[in-house]
Amino acid sequence: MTGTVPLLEVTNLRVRFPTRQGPVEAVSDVSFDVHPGETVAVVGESGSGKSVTALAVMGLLDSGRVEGGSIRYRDEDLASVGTKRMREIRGEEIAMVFQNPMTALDPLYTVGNQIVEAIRLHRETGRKEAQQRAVDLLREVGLPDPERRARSYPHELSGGQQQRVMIAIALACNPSLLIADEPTTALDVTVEAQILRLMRTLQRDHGTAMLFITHDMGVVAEMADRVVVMYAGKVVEQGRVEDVLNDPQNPYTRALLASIPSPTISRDALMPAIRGAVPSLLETPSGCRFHPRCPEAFDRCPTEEPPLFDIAAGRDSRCWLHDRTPAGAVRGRAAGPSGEGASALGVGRAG
Ligand SMILES: Nc1ncnc2c1ncn2[C@@H]1O[C@H](COP(=O)(O)OP(=O)(O)OP(=O)(O)O)[C@@H](O)[C@H]1O
Repeated sequence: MTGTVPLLEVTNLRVRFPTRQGPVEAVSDVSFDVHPGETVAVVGESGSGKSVTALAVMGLLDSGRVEGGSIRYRDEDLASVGTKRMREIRGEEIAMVFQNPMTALDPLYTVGNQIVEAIRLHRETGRKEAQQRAVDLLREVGLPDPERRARSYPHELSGGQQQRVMIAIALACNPSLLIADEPTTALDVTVEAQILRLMRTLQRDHGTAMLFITHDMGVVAEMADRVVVMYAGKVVEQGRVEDVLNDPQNPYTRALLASIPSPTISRDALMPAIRGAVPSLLETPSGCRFHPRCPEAFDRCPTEEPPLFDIAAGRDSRCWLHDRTPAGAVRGRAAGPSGEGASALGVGRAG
C-alpha cells in the first residue's frame, strides 16, 4: 500500500479513562494507518484496547479522553474537530458496525425507517426516494423479500438478519471507511461465515476501506490485508497478513496464532496456547507488558520496555528479541524478517 495516501492515519494515540482507582491508559502510543479500499484488522485478547481505539476514531469515547497523538482522516484531525463536524463525519464518511445489532437498533422503529433516517440525516433526500434506497440496500445485504422486511421491527429478525440491517445502515451514505467491531461475535459460525462473505463482497463492490476489530486470527486471515496486533494498550506487531500469519515475529502473535491451527498456517509457526490473562491497566507489568506470560522472556524483558522494532518494510514488532545493538547481540537473539527471524527465535529461546 505504499504510494497511496492513507485515508486514516492514527499516530501515537493515547486514550485515558478516569476510574475510581485512578486514571487508566487504555491505549498507549498506538500508530497505524488504513489506505483507501484496504482492510486492516486490529487483533488482540479482550482488554487489549481494540474497541477503545475504534471508538476514539469515531469520537464516541464516552468518559474517555484522547490525551495525546492524532487521528488524521483525509485532511482533518478527528481528535480535535468539534462535535458538530464529528457528527457529520460519522455515517457520511466513517460508519461503524457494532458487535451486538440488537442493542444498536431501535426496537420501536421498523428497520426500513431506521435506514431512511440514516439516509436523511446526511443527505437531502425525499422520503419516497429514501424508502426506495432502503429497500435496495436491504436487497444488497441479502435480505429476502426486502419490501416486506423493510416493514419489520428488529425483534422480528434473526441475529444474522439484524446484522445485515446494521450493515445496510452503515452503507446508507456510502462511507469511505467502515469500522467493524467484532461484528460476528454474537452470531453462530454458519451465519458468521455468511456475514463475513457479505462484508467482503460489499467492500469490493463499493471500494470501502475497513478497520476490522476482532480477537480471532482466523477472521483476520479471511478478511484483512494488513494486521495490527495489540496487547495491553500497545501495538506489539504489525504487517501484511500473509507475512504476520506465516512468519509471526512477536511471541504474543505466535501465542495468539496457536489458538487457530489451520492448514493454511505452517505448524512450525505454532506454540503452546497462551497462559495467564491480560494484565489490569491499573498495574501494568514493568518492562515489556507481555513478559509475565511470555515463554521467551529473558532478563531484559521485566526491566526495560522494548520499542517497536522496524524489522522489514511495513513490518514492526515490539520485542527485545529483535535488538541488533551490542546489548541484544550478546543474547544471540538478533531476529530479522522471514525465515531468518523465525529460526533465530527458535534457536535463542530462553532457558
Ligand atoms: N468506559 C471505561 N471506563 C474505564 N475503563 C475503560 C472503559 N472502557 C474501556 N476501558 C479500559 O480499556 C481497556 C481496553 O478496553 P477495550 O474495550 O478497548 O478492549 P478490547 O480489546 O476491545 O476488548 P473486548 O474484546 O473485550 O472489547 C479495558 O480493559 C478497560 O481497562
